[in-house]
Amino acid sequence: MKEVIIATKNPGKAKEFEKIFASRGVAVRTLLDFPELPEVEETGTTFEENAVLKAETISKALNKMVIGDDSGLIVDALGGKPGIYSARYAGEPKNDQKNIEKVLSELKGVEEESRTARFYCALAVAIPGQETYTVSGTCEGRILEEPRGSNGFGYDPIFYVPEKGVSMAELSSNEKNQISHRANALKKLDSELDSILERAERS
Ligand SMILES: O=c1[nH]c(=O)c2ncn([C@@H]3O[C@H](COP(=O)(O)OP(=O)(O)OP(=O)(O)O)[C@@H](O)[C@H]3O)c2[nH]1
Ligand SMILES: [Mg+2]
Repeated sequence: MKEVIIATKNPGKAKEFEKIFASRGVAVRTLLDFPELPEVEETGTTFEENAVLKAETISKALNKMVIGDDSGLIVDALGGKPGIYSARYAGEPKNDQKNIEKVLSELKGVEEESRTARFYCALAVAIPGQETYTVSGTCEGRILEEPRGSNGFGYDPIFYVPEKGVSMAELSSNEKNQISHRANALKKLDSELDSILERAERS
């Protein structure tokens, strides 16, 4: 079976990549399978820079093709925050529940039409000896007043998806994987996926 390595330690992302790639007959391994690998410092100032740091650091360590994912929530009324700081918005160690509470408290009193937000996902593909390239995807929505639903991870319970009429955490994983920022970014790799996988096998 063909295989891709995703430079993530986030179990929520890992599950989504596993499902999406499984439908293409591709197995996924993540950093959860390689505990000995170095920590990647997310020192970039954009999602793209951080995705490249993750992909290239792990690609160099393994001498294999690696995909990095840097993603997060952009809330318009908060000037784009939490943005690249989404994972640890309420401080270390990362805690989804506290992050949600922080966003909700910062949006207290903000009316529905001003609660617009989007998820953003940058993916970087690093192949040994080749130039790394990136793609990105978004998913538009609105921040709810209270959490709804228990699927997904991160901010999904407070992210309302207007086209579906429910929160991201009320969607099944299959439904989320058709409309999410991550899925939309991956769709841009689709036309190249076969050639990427062939190069990965050779690398
Ligand atoms: O509700 C959500 N649904 C999503 O689909 C989603 N995608 C990203 N996020 C948020 O953004 C952070 C990423 O930060 P991030 O890219 O640095 O990843 P991470 O630190 O969790 O793991 P790693 O991939 O770096 O190992 C995550 O922790 C989440 O808070 C999401 N929230
Ligand atoms: Mg991270």
